[in-house]
Amino acid sequence: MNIALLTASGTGTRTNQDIPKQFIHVDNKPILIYTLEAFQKHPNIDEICVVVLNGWEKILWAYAKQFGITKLKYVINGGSTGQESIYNGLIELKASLSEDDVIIIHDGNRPLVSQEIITDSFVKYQQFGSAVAAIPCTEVVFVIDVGKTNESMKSINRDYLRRTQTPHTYKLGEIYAAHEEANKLGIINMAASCSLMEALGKPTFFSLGSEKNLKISTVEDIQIFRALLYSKNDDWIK
Ligand SMILES: Nc1ccn([C@@H]2O[C@H](COP(=O)(O)OP(=O)(O)OP(=O)(O)O)[C@@H](O)[C@H]2O)c(=O)n1
Ligand SMILES: C[C@](O)(CO)[C@H](O)COP(=O)(O)O
Repeated sequence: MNIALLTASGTGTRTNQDIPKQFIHVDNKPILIYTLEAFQKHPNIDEICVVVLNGWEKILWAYAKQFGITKLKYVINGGSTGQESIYNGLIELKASLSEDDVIIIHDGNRPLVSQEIITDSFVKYQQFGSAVAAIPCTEVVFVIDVGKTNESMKSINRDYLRRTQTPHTYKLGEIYAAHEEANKLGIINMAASCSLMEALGKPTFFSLGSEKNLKISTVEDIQIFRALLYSKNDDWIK
């Protein structure tokens, strides 16, 4: 079985709105529902689990009913960090599923994840045993020195850089064991599975990502999301 684990337990401090950004409506639909629709639509996804903020469970079930998210099977509470939220989801899934089931972890606030990105995550998982969506770096990148924010220290060759996104696909047994090990080592704030795996000495294998697979972090990102939604049917873009 393939299960999508969507994180939606962030408070959205950077958006500074009255409600968490994943529940902000864009075109009469909460941002999180756009994300859920992408996984609902994908033929390889069997079930969906969402880790959500305390108090938002019933609201999420109601939205899932309204928008036809029939694959939603688990709604559970997240934790105080992204890593803890993922771990809570994994604990719930491990209790009901097999170690060999496949978990595709995705930020609930990346609503424009495409069907191709989800497919490629599974393809690379089959090939390498795990997959993390990533994109090349198109800008020149410099490292700065501590306290010298306006001065360059050295540049990094961007040909050797990758910017990671979600989805992250792992075998349930493997990602659960990694979280257990991280907890034992006192690693508590690594929501990105690739960073967690690196800390445990394990490699990351990249799958397709996209500039459009943006993570909504700020109000500006909501504006970009809205613009991308309206340009979705631009058939002149190859
Ligand atoms: N304790 C947390 C923190 C974050 N997340 C989720 O992890 C993803 C990435 O989080 P990010 O947007 O970076 O953080 P937020 O907490 O949502 O926002 P902010 O950092 O502005 O407070 C989001 O889907 C968010 O809901 C989570 O499930 N549990
Ligand atoms: C997992 C993630 O999408 C990066 O690849 C996410 O942004 C990580 O969250 P963090 O809390 O900003 O590390």
